[in-house]
Amino acid sequence: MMEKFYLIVGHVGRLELLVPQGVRLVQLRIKGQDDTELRRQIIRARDFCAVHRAQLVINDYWQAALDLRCGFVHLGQEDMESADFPALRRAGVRFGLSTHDEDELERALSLDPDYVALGPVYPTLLKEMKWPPQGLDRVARWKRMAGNTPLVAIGGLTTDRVPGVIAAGADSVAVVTDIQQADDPEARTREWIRVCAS
Ligand SMILES: Cc1ncc(COP(=O)(O)OP(=O)(O)O)c(N)n1
Ligand SMILES: Cc1nc(C(=O)O)sc1CCOP(=O)(O)O
Ligand SMILES: [Mg+2]
Repeated sequence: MMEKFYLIVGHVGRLELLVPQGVRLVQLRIKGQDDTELRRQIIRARDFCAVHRAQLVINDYWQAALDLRCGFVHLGQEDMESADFPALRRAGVRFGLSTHDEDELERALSLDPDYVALGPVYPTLLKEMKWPPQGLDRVARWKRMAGNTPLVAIGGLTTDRVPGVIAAGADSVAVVTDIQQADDPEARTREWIRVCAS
C-alpha cells in the first residue's frame, strides 16, 4: 500500500525538520552538490529516517543509494539511461519512475517499478518542464494504464488540490514548493498530513 503523502526536500536539514511532523515517505532531491557532500547528506538522511521510521527515497543518485544501503530510489527518464536495474534488483532496492507521456509510461511499466509518477499535474514553479500541465483526466488515464502499479501525482500540488487528484486516481501526492515556500513549513507539513489522512 503506497503512502498517500510524499514529501520531497532538497536538503537533509529540511528532512530533519519536517519528518518528525509525521512524514512517512520522503524523497531527498539534492541538486548541484559534489559527491562528498551528497553522500554526507544521504548518510544523515538514511540514519534519521531509520530512527523516525520514515521511508527514504533517494532521487537520481542510484549508485550512492546502492553503496550506502538505501532501499528506495526515484529515477527520471534520463536517470534511467544510466541506471543498473539488475544491480538495484539484486540489492533489493525499490524504484519509482517519472513519466510524462504514454511512451514513457509504457517504458516505465516494462521495468516493473514500485510506482510511476505522472507530472506536472498542475503548473510547477520548481523547474522548467517541456510538458504542459497534465490535468486530472490524464491522472485518471494513467491510473487505468498503470494497473496495479501505484501512481504518484506531482507538480503544482497544494492541499486544496489533493482531494481532486486522489479522486482522479492518484495513490500518492508528491510536493516540493507548497511546503518549501510556506511561512511555517512544519505547520504546512502537518496540514498536508491531515488532508491526506481524510
Ligand atoms: C515522485 C517524483 N516524481 C517525479 C520526479 C522528477 O524526476 P526527474 O524527472 O528525474 O527530475 P528531477 O527531480 O531529478 O529534477 C521526482 N523527483 N519525484
Ligand atoms: C521535480 C518535479 N518533477 C516533475 C515531473 O513532472 O516529473 S514536476 C516536479 C516539480 C514538483 O514540485 P512542486 O510541488 O514544487 O510543483
Ligand atoms: Mg532525476
